[in-house]
Amino acid sequence: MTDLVEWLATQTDDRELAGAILSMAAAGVEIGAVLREAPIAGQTGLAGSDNVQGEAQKALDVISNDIVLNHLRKNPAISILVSEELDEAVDLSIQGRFNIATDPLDGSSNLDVNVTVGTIFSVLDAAGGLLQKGTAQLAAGYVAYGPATSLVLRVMGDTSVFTLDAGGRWVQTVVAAKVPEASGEFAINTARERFWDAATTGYVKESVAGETGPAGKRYNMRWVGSMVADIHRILMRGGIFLYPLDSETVSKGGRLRLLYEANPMAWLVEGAGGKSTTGRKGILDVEPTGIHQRVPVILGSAEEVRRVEAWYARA
Ligand SMILES: O=P(O)(O)OC[C@H]1O[C@](O)(COP(=O)(O)O)[C@@H](O)[C@@H]1O
Ligand SMILES: [Mg+2]
Ligand SMILES: [Mg+2]
Repeated sequence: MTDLVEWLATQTDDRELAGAILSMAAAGVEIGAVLREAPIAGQTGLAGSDNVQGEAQKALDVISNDIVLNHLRKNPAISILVSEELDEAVDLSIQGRFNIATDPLDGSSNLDVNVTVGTIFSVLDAAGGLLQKGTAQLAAGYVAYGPATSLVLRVMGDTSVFTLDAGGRWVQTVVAAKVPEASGEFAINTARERFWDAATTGYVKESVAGETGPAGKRYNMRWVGSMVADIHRILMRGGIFLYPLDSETVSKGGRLRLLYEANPMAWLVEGAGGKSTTGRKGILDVEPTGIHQRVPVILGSAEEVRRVEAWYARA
């Protein structure tokens, strides 16, 4: 079976780019090991919590960020790190050729209940600076810490899935992921309905109307509350994920972050034949203005994303 190192050699001749990805994969292995034993260590995942000895604990978000930082510090090819957990970008190596943007622990509100969380990352050419459109990404990926630990990766071509084996080796388990064109599942936080815009309300109403409604088919709703888990399900069996702009998030530009949540996920989903949009334009075409910029996120099965786009075109 193909492993990660062998696969990377088929995707790029640039050994330093492959090395940057391997550094993030190694950080994922270490974060996974910490998460696996976190309840034994008394790590509840809550910032400022105490362990069984009554000692103050660092939040797992901070620990995960430190692990990423340690791995990237060891790699001279990394110039700058942008992280959800760090207000400012961190300079790592002056000669570094790549910038990395990461959400070191996504879905951390799920930690206390042992539900899948993840690490998301995007790799950019350092020469282009920090604020580059998603189309400029050199590679992107995420690690999903679930029943199995999965690494989902795309350099320029297809999106592939690797599974961590008992010996710590990433084994390729999906060669070219394909998000089904059509689907009967949508993922949105419906508790926010009162804040939604007309397009979101229209799309969801049409979907829940079922076989006799305008969509002409029955839908199911799924919402893990951990983007990595929701996107992984969509990547493997289709569906659509929506965190649209709503009246409560409009002043911030949305909920999810462009550089280390929306862009890498859009890159991976599009590499698997899916689509992504803010509702008004492709996520990968959004010009970033700040490292922690937020953006509306709609992505998944192409047919469903097109239905949402049609609602935005009308609204
Ligand atoms: O609290 P809500 O509205 O369900 O939002 C859930 C979303 O927020 C996030 O948890 C944000 O990510 P972080 O956990 O990294 O802050 C996403 O993973 C998830 O899709
Ligand atoms: Mg996140
Ligand atoms: Mg996070």
